[in-house]
Amino acid sequence: MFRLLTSCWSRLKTTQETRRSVTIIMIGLDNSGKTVLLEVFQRLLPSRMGHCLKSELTTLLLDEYEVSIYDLNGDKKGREIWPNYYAQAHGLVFVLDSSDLERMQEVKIILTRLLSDKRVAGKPILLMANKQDKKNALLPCDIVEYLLLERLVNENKSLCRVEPCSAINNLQRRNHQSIIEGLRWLLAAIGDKHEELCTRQQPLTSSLPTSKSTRGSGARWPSDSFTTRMGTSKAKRQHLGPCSMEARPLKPILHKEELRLRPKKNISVTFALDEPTKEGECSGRNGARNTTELYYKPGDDSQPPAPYVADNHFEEPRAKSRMDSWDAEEILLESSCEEVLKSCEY
Ligand SMILES: Nc1nc2c(ncn2[C@@H]2O[C@H](COP(=O)(O)OP(=O)(O)OP(=O)(O)O)[C@@H](O)[C@H]2O)c(=O)[nH]1
Ligand SMILES: [Mg+2]
Repeated sequence: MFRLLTSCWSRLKTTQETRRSVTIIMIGLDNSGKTVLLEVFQRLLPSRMGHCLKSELTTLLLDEYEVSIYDLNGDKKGREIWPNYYAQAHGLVFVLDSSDLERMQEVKIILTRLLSDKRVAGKPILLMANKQDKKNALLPCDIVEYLLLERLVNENKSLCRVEPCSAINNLQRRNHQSIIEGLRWLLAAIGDKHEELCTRQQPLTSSLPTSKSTRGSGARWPSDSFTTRMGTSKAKRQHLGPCSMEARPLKPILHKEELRLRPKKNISVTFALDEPTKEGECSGRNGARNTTELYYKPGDDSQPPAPYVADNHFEEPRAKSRMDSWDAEEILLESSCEEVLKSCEY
């Protein structure tokens, strides 16, 4: 018995010692649901207790990662201090209210500015398409199209995944698994280039309120030793695709087989480095999945409209908004990222 306990304790200790420390910033417009989403993560995952005075900082444990998450306010004043955190972050969670069509243009401007910031470019980003429980919520593939995400992530060489979710539903039902998948993807993407991301990492700028805790400061990362010791599993690499940031295009991949019939389903869209495809195959990231993953073609009118499907993750039946009907937004869809930035007053 004593031996068993000792062995459990030493295994626990080893796990704790080999955990990779990762910093993530959670941003997005005000009212998008960041704080509720973080609450879901907190309920689901064990947290690292610490004497931390920074109310916006939470440290959670997931797989082999110790994840420090900054929940930053999304109002105008809050947005002014986002850049102070960019250099410290290994990756980003950008939360958007998928049902707030009026603010989608604001999201586009902010996201364009964000991804082109040199402290952010190249870092993995998880877009949580929140509030999918609402009737008029846009599907991930429509969000990809509207935000010109394919071009944006290619220009800035950031791996990206759009994950549909409803933080409120998850909070109430304690049905969290799908919501954690996105976070897992982000951590795997960060883990794959942890060393490079740690090299770019810098402590928070001094203009921010200070904390007695060292948690969240740039000095605490024992990055190199972890990187060389741990590496990323083969399965994760296959999931993410080869992650060196060469000038190869990132392609959005829709998961799940039945998409061929229902391409506009409420599921995640992942951008990964595209691999050359063999004739007759869809674009995918590893050989085994090439035949089942679909290459999502924005603006492909031959695809059937999005029907409501009974096995949808979310509760209410709804007629989904289609980008085709947004005639007034045509100009925005056509405009390049530079043009979007020029019109940006943020
Ligand atoms: N219907 C619905 N409402 C949600 C969901 N997630 C959050 N909300 C609601 O949206 C509102 C804003 O949520 P918050 O989490 O405070 O938003 P926030 O992004 O943290 O906002 P700031 O801190 O001001 O930047 C609250 O009234 C939430 O209850 C969701 O998935 N569905
Ligand atoms: Mg908040």
